[in-house]
Amino acid sequence: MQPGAQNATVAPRGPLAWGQLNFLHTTDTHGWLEGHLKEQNYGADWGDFVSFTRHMRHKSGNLGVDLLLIDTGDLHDGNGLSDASSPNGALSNLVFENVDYDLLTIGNHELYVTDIAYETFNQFSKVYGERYLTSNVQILNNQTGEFEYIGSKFRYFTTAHGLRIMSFGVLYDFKGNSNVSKVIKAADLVKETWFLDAVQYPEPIDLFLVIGHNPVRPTAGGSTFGTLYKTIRGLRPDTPIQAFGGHTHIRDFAVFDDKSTGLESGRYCETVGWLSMSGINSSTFKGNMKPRGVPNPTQPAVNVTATGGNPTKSNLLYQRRYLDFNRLTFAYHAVGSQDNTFDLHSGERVTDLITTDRKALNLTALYGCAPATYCQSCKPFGAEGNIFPLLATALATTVINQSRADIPRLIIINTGSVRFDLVEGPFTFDDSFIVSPFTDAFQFIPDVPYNYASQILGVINAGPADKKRRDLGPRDFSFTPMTGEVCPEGTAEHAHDSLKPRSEPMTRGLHRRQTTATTPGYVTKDDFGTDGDDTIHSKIPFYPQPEYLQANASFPTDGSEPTTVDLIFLDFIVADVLAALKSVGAKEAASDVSYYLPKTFTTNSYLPAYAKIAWQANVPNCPVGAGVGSGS
Ligand SMILES: Nc1ccn([C@@H]2O[C@H](COP(=O)(O)O)[C@@H](O)[C@H]2O)c(=O)n1
Ligand SMILES: [Zn+2]
Ligand SMILES: [Zn+2]
Repeated sequence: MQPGAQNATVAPRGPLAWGQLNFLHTTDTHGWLEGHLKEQNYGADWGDFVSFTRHMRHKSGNLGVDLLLIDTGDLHDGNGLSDASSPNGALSNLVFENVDYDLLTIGNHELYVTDIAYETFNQFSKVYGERYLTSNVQILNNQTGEFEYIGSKFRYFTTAHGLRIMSFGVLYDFKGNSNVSKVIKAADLVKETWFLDAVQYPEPIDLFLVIGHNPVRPTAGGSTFGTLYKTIRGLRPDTPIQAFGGHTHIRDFAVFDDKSTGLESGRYCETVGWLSMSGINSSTFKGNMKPRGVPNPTQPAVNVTATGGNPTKSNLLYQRRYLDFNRLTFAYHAVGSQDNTFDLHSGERVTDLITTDRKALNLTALYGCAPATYCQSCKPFGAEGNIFPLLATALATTVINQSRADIPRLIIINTGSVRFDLVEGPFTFDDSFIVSPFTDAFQFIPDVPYNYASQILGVINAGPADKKRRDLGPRDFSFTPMTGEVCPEGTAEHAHDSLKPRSEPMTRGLHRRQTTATTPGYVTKDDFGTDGDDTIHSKIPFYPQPEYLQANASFPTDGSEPTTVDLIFLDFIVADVLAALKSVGAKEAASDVSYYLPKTFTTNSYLPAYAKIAWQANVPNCPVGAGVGSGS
């Protein structure tokens, strides 16, 4: 745990059930390896996770069962530890690599920027060798001029206790990658000869493991697990298929059929997914089907939340749990690993490395003192305490081209560029990445007739869901709830509405005042019901937010409408804005677009610039929250 971070006070609901085969799963860590310095529920750092995984490995050995560690990508963009280095991930990947994963796969955030794609290919993928799976992602080899797979296309392996596994790693049909990589669509992948040969491998297969930076629920927009599942099941009607997904930043567990399920394990080092299973038929398995002295999995793969459920014929039994990322949780479940103390030297070394990196990156450098907490979705859009009015003010205050300062302007950003709540108190270099990590720059079209420009926000916000995000097909779920008191009835219960998150993360700011046994946090409903959250939490509110936000500045002070405006928008959303202009009949087109500010002023710049203007005076009286500023 990093200096100043706090440990959780509420213990898990009970011991984990261990089966014949067990998994620990992380996804969408987005650089949060320092842990959540301002949140008790997620106060562990990556060093604590290293100790935890090693204890769990020992424990699995003692129990005579297999344990596999899996990560499903998106390693950067979201935290100073990953994003303050160049290229981002250069330091945090060295921290991440201390976990001895058995299988990993690539996320979209490894592919937006060419330098990062090559860093992933040349450095990160080599650390894990054949365990890094990229069944549908290739990169241009500059030497040969040919595209080659970044990692392995598939991996056939035998576990320590003799299970024979065929594994694939499949990214959703991502379209926003830079031009040095190629993402092969799932519909094409499943027709490739090598894939079909791997599914029909001549050696025995006891289980298929399909991991992917890919929403795990096949019916979720953007997921390609359905395509993969149908193909494998069509060729192998009786073999268990186990999926691990990510990208949508939620806790979820989906039942595909009586021997196929999928787990998704949240985001940002808030969640470690646990899955255990027993009943896999294997002539070579030499371990324990039901390890003694611990609970064993009891749930058949039946969707208990669907009307009527579904029948099961298989002998497979499962347990899924979503573990909160804190030391109390880790130490609780590590008991029985033979080591008396939780902290292992290997873990402590990683904790020290994070502390050193944070100092070197100057992550506690202070821009100002935020007067309040502003959340992404705990309040209705535009309400007091909602982050977007603050961001509109910050944009209007800082996005100014001095030569055009007096010209009325509309500034549009995608709300997906905002990744986390902004917490009352010190606003640091680290927080600038936590809230708005990307480096998308501000483009504009000058002198757009106001009657056209004023329609753009409405058009892009109302646009068909499948046009809203340039890098995901039908739907992106990256909106995620964050703070609050009590969830209005039903917000977390609409778990089967594919446009809603299936679980809701812990509050920032409020939870430290909790003294009762239950703190606000994830309340998850999935296909196995409502007992998946390892720590029982109270619900927190969630309000959907629009996809785009608009600020305006230098408008006539008499309240009249301007005739024309500078229409300013992020380069990341230029295609959406141009399409909207066309749809309202404006003549402006791509050739009219240029940069409004230097490309170095980005979505990661406007909040620090605003904090320096608006929040520096508060610094002497700034309340120092737990852990804030103590990392250096
Ligand atoms: N340059 C970028 C890149 C991404 N975004 C936003 O992030 C979303 C994807 O993030 P995931 O963790 O869900 O993969 C993407 O849909 C955009 O909203 C961005 O704003 N700028
Ligand atoms: Zn992600
Ligand atoms: Zn993603």
